[in-house]
Parts: sequence; structure tokens; C-alpha cells
Amino acid sequence: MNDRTEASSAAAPEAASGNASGAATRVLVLNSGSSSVKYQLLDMAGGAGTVTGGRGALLASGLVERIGEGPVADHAAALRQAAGELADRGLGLDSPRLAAVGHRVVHGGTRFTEPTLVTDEVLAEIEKLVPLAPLHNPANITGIRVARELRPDLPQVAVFDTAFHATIPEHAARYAIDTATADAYGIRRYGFHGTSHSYVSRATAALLGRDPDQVNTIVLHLGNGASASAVRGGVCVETSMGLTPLEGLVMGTRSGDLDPAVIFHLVREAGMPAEEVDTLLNKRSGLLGLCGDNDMREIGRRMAEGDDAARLAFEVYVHRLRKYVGAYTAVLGRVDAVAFTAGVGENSVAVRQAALSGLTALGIEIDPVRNALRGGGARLVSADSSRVAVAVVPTDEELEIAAQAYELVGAVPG
Ligand SMILES: Nc1ncnc2c1ncn2[C@@H]1O[C@H](COP(=O)(O)OP(=O)(O)O)[C@@H](O)[C@H]1O
Ligand SMILES: CC(=O)OP(=O)(O)O
Ligand SMILES: [Mg+2]
Repeated sequence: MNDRTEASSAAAPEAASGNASGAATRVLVLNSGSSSVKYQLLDMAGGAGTVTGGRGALLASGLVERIGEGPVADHAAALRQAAGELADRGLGLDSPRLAAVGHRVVHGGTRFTEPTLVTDEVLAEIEKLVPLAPLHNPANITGIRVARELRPDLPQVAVFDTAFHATIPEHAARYAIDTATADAYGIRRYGFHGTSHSYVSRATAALLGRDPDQVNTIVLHLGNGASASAVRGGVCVETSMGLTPLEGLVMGTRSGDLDPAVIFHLVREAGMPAEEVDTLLNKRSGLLGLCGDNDMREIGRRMAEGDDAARLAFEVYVHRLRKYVGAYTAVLGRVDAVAFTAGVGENSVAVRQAALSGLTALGIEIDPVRNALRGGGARLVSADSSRVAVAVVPTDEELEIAAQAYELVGAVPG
């Protein structure tokens, strides 16, 4: 349990909210991952605003980790623990100040392309999408159920990872397989981490002092899961994750792109059942599969000690990134900015440097000194001579989810 609650806000939550009127202006955001639950309580009294403009005030945040490995038996237990932690600070779910709970839901299929008020019917639809996001949607559903149980009267808003990618043109969303089969089984590129790609592309435009509709950006979201997107004038036109969050970049434990025949080869030659191949590619591949570690910090330490497996894992990871930067440059035609975000993107000087060095022909020049400076907020790390701006832009999926949920409940009568 890593408690990030700010002591001052916890001690005087009402004062910290900047809202003395007692109106329901708070949103609790739940981001339930495959093995963790992140939560944030925000006060949106200033208005949902634009995400890069008016900001919600953070009242509390926390993280319940290692679900299933010890005292926290499952996601329901983790959510009850989170609710208990908030209650201990006088910020419990029973507060009349709460306007909504915003839930990150990873897969929204083709139906959910907007933030959606959760009803029984909506929940049933989200359940139907479990086979397309087996590591993520079940946790999101548990989050919704527990929050509903604790506060049945409160609006629950689902904000979908796939939503921002709904604008991807058909030629990029279609896989080149038999159309009838694809349509019968919903097989197409959906894309994920959309809340982050959306937020970061707008924050990058703001950093450049330009309107989002004037800026073409390649966003590299590099967390445990990792994905790239090409955003033209604020509209997503391509992304690296596909039917599920397995495609594309090399990730902590996921392979990303590979020849689909690898799967048949493992089934036929190694006698692996499909389930085992699924687990191999999702949980025992990526950086972990290549070198035994999925944390980029640990890989950096091992590389410094001359560890060859760690070095190779790093090189496979950045080679894939470079391929996507090149491909998305071709897709966009004109690139104004490349933006790095999430745990690895925001913190790994070495990944950013290696991924973008030698790309002068594409107009991309990273400045090693700027890149090595550790800083808090959004910042430029490109050389002055670079045609393309290179930026490090901290993502804030929770704030974006809160803003979207608050905007929606504001629009709902009653
Ligand atoms: N200082 C750092 N240097 C390099 N990598 C880092 C650093 N801090 C965090 N990371 C990486 O960020 C990853 C987690 O990113 P995050 O965006 O929090 O993931 P998620 O939201 O998917 O859990 C970790 O696996 C770790 O490799
Ligand atoms: C969709 C996805 O990969 O999410 P995460 O990075 O949280 O695992
Ligand atoms: Mg994340």
C-alpha cells in the first residue's frame, strides 16, 4: 500500500477543496488494473473545465497493490480497503459532496465511444467485452459493482480507454482478414490508453502554445502497458494496440507485435494449449520475457553492470519504438511533436534518448542535456534546431476521467 495522500488536504479536506458551499462537486476516480487499484478524489468546483485549463483539486489519492498476493485477496477487497482509507480521512463514499464515481473501463467495443452513465444494461454490455480485455475489464466491472453497492444512489460513469480511438479511419482499423469473420467476431483495431493519448496530445499542443486542431502529434504512452498513437489536429488516426492491449510496442510483460504464426507453432510444435500461449504472450513476455525484469529502472541498473540480457531487452524495446515513430511520421505526413508519457516515458532518459537518436532525417533531434534534466511538469527536450518538438508530458488519466464524469453528471437532470 503506497499512500500518496497529501497530509494538508487530508487534515483539512473541506478547506482544501476550495468549495465552502457544500455542493456536490467531488468525483472519486477508480482505475482498477490487473493487479492494482489506483484511486483519486478530486474536487471539480472550478468546473470540469478543459483538461489542460481549469483543473480539479486533488483531495486524496492512493494505490492498493499486489492484489491476490497476500492480505488483499481480490479486487473487491482492494476497493473496500480504498473506501475504508478514504472514510478514515473523513472523505468516505457516504459524503453528500460526491457527485459521481468515474471508472476507467478499458474495453468499450464499438458501442461506447463517449463517457457513459452506468445502468444494468450498460454493465451487461461491458461484461460482454470481457473476452476482448480479460486482464482489465473484469477488474473495472468489480470496481463499478463495489462502488454501486457502497453508494447505490450515486451516478457511476464509465470512461473508456477505447473511446479516443473511435476516429481511426477504416483502413487503419481493419485487419486484412476475411471480412465476414472479422465482422462476426468484432475483430478490428480498437486501441487503448485513449484517455491518456487524448489528454497528452492536448497538453502537448498547450505546451507549444497552439490549438490542438493545429498540431500533429505522435504520443508514446510507455507504462506497464505501452502504446503509440498518431493524432492529427486533435483527432486520433492510428494507434499501436489492436483488438486487445497485446499488439504493438514491447511492454513490461507483453510481447507486442509478432508473427501470428508464432502462436500456431507453439500450439502445434510445443503442444501448448491456447490458454498457455495467451498467458505466455501477455504475462511472461516483453521485457520480463527477454531478461527476467519488467521494471525499466531495474533494467537500467543491470545494464550499468554490463548485463547482456538487460541490454538486449532494452534494445528490442527501443527498436520497436523507433519503428513506430517512423511509421507514424509517414502516416501523419507532417509531425509537429513527439510526446513521451507514463512511467517509462516520463522518467527514462535512456529510453527517450535511444528511441529518437539518429532521426535527424525525420526532423527529430533530441537535446541530450535537456533530456537528462529531471523536472516535474510538461517540458521540451528537443534541440533548438529540431523541426519536430520532442516533449515529456506527464499524463493524468484520473483528472481526465474526473473531468469527463463531472461534465456528464452535470448534464444529467436531477
Ligand atoms: N525513474 C524511472 N526510470 C525508468 N522507468 C521508470 C521510472 N519510474 C517508473 N518507471 C517505469 O514505469 C513503469 C510503470 O509505469 P506506469 O505508467 O505507472 O504504469 P501503469 O499505469 O501501467 O501501472 C514501471 O514498470 C517502471 O518500469
Ligand atoms: C490497456 C492497458 O494496457 O492498460 P495498462 O497499461 O494499465 O495495463
Ligand atoms: Mg497506466
